[in-house]
Amino acid sequence: MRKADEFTIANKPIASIDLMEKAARAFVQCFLKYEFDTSKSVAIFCGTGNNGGDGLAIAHILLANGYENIKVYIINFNKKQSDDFAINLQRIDESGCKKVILSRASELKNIKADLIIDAILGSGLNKPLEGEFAEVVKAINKLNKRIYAVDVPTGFPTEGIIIKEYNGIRAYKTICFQRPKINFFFPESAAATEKFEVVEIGLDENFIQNQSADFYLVEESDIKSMLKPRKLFTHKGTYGHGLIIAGDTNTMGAALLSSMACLHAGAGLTTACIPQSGLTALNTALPEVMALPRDGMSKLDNLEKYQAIAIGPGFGLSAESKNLLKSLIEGQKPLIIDADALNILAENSDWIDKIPVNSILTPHMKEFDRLFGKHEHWWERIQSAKIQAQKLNVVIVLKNQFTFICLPDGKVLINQTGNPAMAQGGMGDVLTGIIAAFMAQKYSSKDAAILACYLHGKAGDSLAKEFFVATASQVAQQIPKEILKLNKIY
Ligand SMILES: NC(=O)C1=CN([C@@H]2O[C@H](COP(=O)(O)OP(=O)(O)OC[C@H]3O[C@@H](n4cnc5c(N)ncnc54)[C@H](O)[C@@H]3O)[C@@H](O)[C@H]2O)[C@@H](O)CC1
Ligand SMILES: Nc1ncnc2c1ncn2[C@@H]1O[C@H](COP(=O)(O)OP(=O)(O)O)[C@@H](O)[C@H]1O
Repeated sequence: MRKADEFTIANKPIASIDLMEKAARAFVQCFLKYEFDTSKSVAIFCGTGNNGGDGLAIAHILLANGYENIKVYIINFNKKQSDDFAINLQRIDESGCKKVILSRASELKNIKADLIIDAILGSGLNKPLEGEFAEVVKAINKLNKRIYAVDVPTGFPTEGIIIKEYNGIRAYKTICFQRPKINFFFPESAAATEKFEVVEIGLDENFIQNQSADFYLVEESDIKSMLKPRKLFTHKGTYGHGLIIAGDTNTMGAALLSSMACLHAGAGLTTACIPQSGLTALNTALPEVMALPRDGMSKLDNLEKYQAIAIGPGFGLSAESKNLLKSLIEGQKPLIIDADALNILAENSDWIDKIPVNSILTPHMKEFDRLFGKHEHWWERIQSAKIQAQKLNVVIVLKNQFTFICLPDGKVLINQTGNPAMAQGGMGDVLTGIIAAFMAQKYSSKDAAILACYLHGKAGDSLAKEFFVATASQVAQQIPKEILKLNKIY
């Protein structure tokens, strides 16, 4: 983003001070959506770099928008001022806005403000907070007021490890410029900001798009261009056959959920490979799905008739399950490997290198660590996932609030759909079934993973508008509606 700033300033008719003004306007526009009571008092804490420069510009724009009770606190510990900060400081002096210059954290006393804007340090952070900076931030957090952070909460690293002892600003909302920072997508960021919102500031989009990067956001436009319509004269054979190898005596529901999702995401045929004890449930709950009882089987025949094979949801860890997974891995047909199948792999780590290429692994954090070793930080976990996806030539779907789809070429795609209404058992089983459906419909492993994650989360988002909790079955049933919103039938 820093490069994009420089490129925009160098190649567009805009000076850096004007870009700062634009950024500040964008911040205020967003801020006013939530904080429209202009009688509230606002304390704006500004460092002396460009983040602080933004804070000063925000102060005068808020004044122009009717906020009268604004006080700017200049955190003058660095003594070094950026050029644009200096220009905005002069502007603030001319505007008559109240200003306090702090040379030490202990000078911060008797702050009376309803709202706080944090513009002390932004993306320029180059080391953890310590000394006076740490003290002042601690005092601001202690005020227990709603804090809006400009671009980045002070002390929060935009990329790299987020330390467990995070001592930066704890913002209510971060309004960040042009693109979210990668670290906002990790659960550890919850210590720094409850929410984040991205605002456009006019950086050169062509330049940003053409930059080679490791991380990419999945957008609705990507999904629209990937989805294929269902064509006239097609039939069940056109849309492939998905095999879901799942379920055990006490976890038959996982097999049903996965099969249900495969059905609803459009596979022409779905077969559930389950223990005999699940047949009545399957035939009653999902009459469209065929059954392949697997009791006593350590190997499956005629696999060529399936275009997608998913294994793992509620599968159990029995010797029979292990043998079946081993034979499938040796079969070298791409697999979708989830849940217990991942746990079996973790117990038999010498099989990992033999996973068929183009397979898709769908671990949540714990499953991932069981497979590839314990990780203290999400940043490190993502680096490992990147390496393993490349090494094994597979797609790794690392599931969370934001799911990371790690591709064999080293790229990581971030899925942004989904919400806490989906935090309920069975949700991953549904995701596996959706991936199987897209693989059955002859999408590549990469496209199947991207489409499935997006639509799974999108279904949850639509349901969350109506329900406090979205169940896994509801999500499965919502999938065809989500596809229809983005794609024509024929
Ligand atoms: N044209 C641009 O570059 C734009 C930049 N913008 C703003 O500029 C910010 C980045 O500004 P800067 O690069 O000036 O950096 P900051 O304002 O984030 O930081 C200023 C200085 O603080 C020092 N510092 C870093 N870590 C520290 C620590 N732990 N303790 C004490 N001092 C520390 C560094 O020497 C750094 O140069 C962005 O976050 C954004 O808010 C926006 O105005 C949009 C346009
Ligand atoms: N808070 C959330 N926000 C977005 N997605 C979520 C959230 N909680 C769960 N999910 C999604 O639900 C799925 C849960 O998968 P998993 O933990 O394997 O569930 P299970 O084993 O119960 O089926 C993942 O795809 C995850 O992204």
